[in-house]
Amino acid sequence: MSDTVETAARTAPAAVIVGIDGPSGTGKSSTSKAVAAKLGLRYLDTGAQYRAITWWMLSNGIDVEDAAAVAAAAGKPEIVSGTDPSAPTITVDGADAAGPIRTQEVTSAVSAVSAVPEVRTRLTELQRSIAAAAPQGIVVEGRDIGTTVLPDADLKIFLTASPEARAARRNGELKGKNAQDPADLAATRAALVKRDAADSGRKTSPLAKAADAVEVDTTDLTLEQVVECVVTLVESRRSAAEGTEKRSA
Ligand SMILES: Nc1ncnc2c1ncn2[C@@H]1O[C@H](COP(=O)(O)OP(=O)(O)O)[C@@H](O)[C@H]1O
Ligand SMILES: Nc1ccn([C@H]2C[C@H](O)[C@@H](COP(=O)(O)OP(=O)(O)O)O2)c(=O)n1
Repeated sequence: MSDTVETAARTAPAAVIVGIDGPSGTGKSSTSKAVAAKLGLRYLDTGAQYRAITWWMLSNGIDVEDAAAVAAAAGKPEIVSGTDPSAPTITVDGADAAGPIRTQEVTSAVSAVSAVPEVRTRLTELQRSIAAAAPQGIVVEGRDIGTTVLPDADLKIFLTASPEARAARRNGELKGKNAQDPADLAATRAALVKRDAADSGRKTSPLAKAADAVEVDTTDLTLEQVVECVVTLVESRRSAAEGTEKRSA
């Protein structure tokens, strides 16, 4: 090895893999994007991929409650995720899917589609290959990243927040001015709790906290505080790893 290569190997930070899991509205997407941007990492929204495959099923007349039909079609759509945290993208068979995957129709169907093992196997493989191809590292967010997709991640975070806080956040996003209407909030809260139960109760890689994940309750934290907390954890893992390398050199 030349001197230049040896120096580069010593000074470049090693690729860091961060997994961020948790229920809907806990701040996974906002936190993951901001942490990735601050640390120069790539960013992957695995929920967007489950939404994309769900959108394809609905667009192609597949009955999403028919697990055998969903399984048979699971390999058909080509899903491509762009991992720049400042402009993440998602396409299905070459078409931009960023808008259509956020409709109520897709949100209502996504838990059924994502419970099908063939769908999970396919997307888990895709997610692992995207993470392996990120030279500086990546922040991957979802429901089963720490438990199933990337069990060897350098840092695992499990975000939580009260259902009331999550419903208020979601309403703020979807409905603008009427965000705090009590009836609306109650309906949003009920929909969130129902989706959590479906995602936590499925047999194949349910929503769950990995045993070695750091749990962060975001109910009373600002987004900036959550981002700061995760960045600090990544940096301390990095310096601990560098210290171990130096001691063993
Ligand atoms: N700590 C926080 N405090 C207040 N609002 C937040 C916080 N974290 C995220 N949000 C807002 O809540 C909404 C949902 O956040 P998002 O990151 O999409 O959550 P998730 O990916 O877990 O569903 C967004 O509008 C986001 O700006
Ligand atoms: N790793 C993942 C990510 C998402 N899913 C499923 C379960 C979720 O209800 C849907 C949608 O995920 P998404 O992260 O977009 O959901 P929210 O932004 O929290 O509303 O996808 C999953 O099963 N496994």
